[in-house]
Amino acid sequence: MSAPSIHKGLTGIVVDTTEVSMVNPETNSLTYRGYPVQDLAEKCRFEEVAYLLWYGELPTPEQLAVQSEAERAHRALPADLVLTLLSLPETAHPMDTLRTAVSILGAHDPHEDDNSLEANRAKALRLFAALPAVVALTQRRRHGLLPLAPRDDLGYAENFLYMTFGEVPEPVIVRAFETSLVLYAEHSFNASTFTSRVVTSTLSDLYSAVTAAIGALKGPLHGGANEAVMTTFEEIGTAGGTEAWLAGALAEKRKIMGFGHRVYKRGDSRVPTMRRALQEIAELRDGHHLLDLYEALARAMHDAKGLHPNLDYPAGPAYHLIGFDTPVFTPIFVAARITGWTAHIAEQLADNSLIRPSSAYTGPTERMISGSGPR
Ligand SMILES: CC(=O)SCCNC(=O)CCNC(=O)[C@H](O)C(C)(C)COP(=O)(O)OP(=O)(O)OC[C@H]1O[C@@H](n2cnc3c(N)ncnc32)[C@H](O)[C@@H]1OP(=O)(O)O
Ligand SMILES: O=C([O-])CC(=O)C(=O)O
Repeated sequence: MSAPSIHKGLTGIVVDTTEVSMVNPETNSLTYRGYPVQDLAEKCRFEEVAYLLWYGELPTPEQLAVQSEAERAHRALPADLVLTLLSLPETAHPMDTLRTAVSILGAHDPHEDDNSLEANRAKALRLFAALPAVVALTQRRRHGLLPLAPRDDLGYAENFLYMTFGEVPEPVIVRAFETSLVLYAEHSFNASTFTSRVVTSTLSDLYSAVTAAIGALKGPLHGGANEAVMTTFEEIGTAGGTEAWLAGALAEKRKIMGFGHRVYKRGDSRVPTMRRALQEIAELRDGHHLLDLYEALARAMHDAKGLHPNLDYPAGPAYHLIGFDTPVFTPIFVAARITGWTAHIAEQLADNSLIRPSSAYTGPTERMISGSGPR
């Protein structure tokens, strides 16, 4: 019998089709349902992009109004959920708090196991509406502040920032934050989305799939990298220390977070747009030292390894300058990616096949237990 070929990490393996988004590393392009992500970031509110991912078309003003009304109605967290989240240890990572919140929301949903498209769209909208309140709660708790009630006179991004900081920041900041949400919303069969599809393929429920996806996103090789980028900048200190720091880190064979990508080998299609958003935030928030560090490390990485930044690289410092604590960065990614995950969950259910790959066994050959009778 010839040895099977092993596809470690499933690199390059096409496991299914998708209509949700297309990542093209040849042209460095990313489209959601056919629309270039840069155009969506420039021209659309995040709520419109969510609708596009779920329904396949941009909403009419009437469709957007109906969705916005429902989203605003579901922004507040149930009081018992707030109490449970506040009872978690203060040392809990905000991603753990978020994962727990989704799990509890599922346990409270009497329609949890209804996998119809209609029921799952309703659940997706409720999670989309509620996650900013969870992220805001975790940030405020870290500063000894109580959660704030949402405001239904504000758009999604404005309300997200209001609930976190107690005021709506300058329009430039709101727009830059919204840009990050649009860019983070969807990216084909990345590890967390694939995780959500694996869970869904067993005909489990949407909350279980999202909870598992949050676990996958937390890792530093995936969404957790946006937090790790800030840790790196803090370690380096100033742009002048970059080359010495990088030489040491590479000598220790460390992975430099925020660089490299499984699909893009010539640069991440989303980085130029997020880099511009970071620049706008930095100009308003006195962040030139971070921009200098950003450029110094990007240059040094290119020279040393030929690697380009991925989206987490500009997103990390952007969130820092907006005022979020580092452990809250990946939860923001979750709040954005809930749109893509739930679009993929619906697509998986529409044409399901249990995802169960094969493995090549390399353990001991078959053997006998020594002696006779029970051991
Ligand atoms: C939104 C997102 O999730 S984007 C990804 C966020 N993750 C990160 O930023 C973490 C840092 N990056 C990485 O670890 C990787 O680039 C990954 C996991 C993203 C992609 O990995 P893969 O496609 O498996 O590439 P792989 O790990 O095989 O790398 C190829 C080579 O480049 C090196 N390399 C890749 N990324 C990095 C990095 N960030 N720092 C240092 N070396 C790197 C690898 O060590 C490997 O070198 P080798 O051939 O000498 O062993
Ligand atoms: O596609 C990937 O592997 C990771 C990524 O950039 C994302 O999920 O946004």
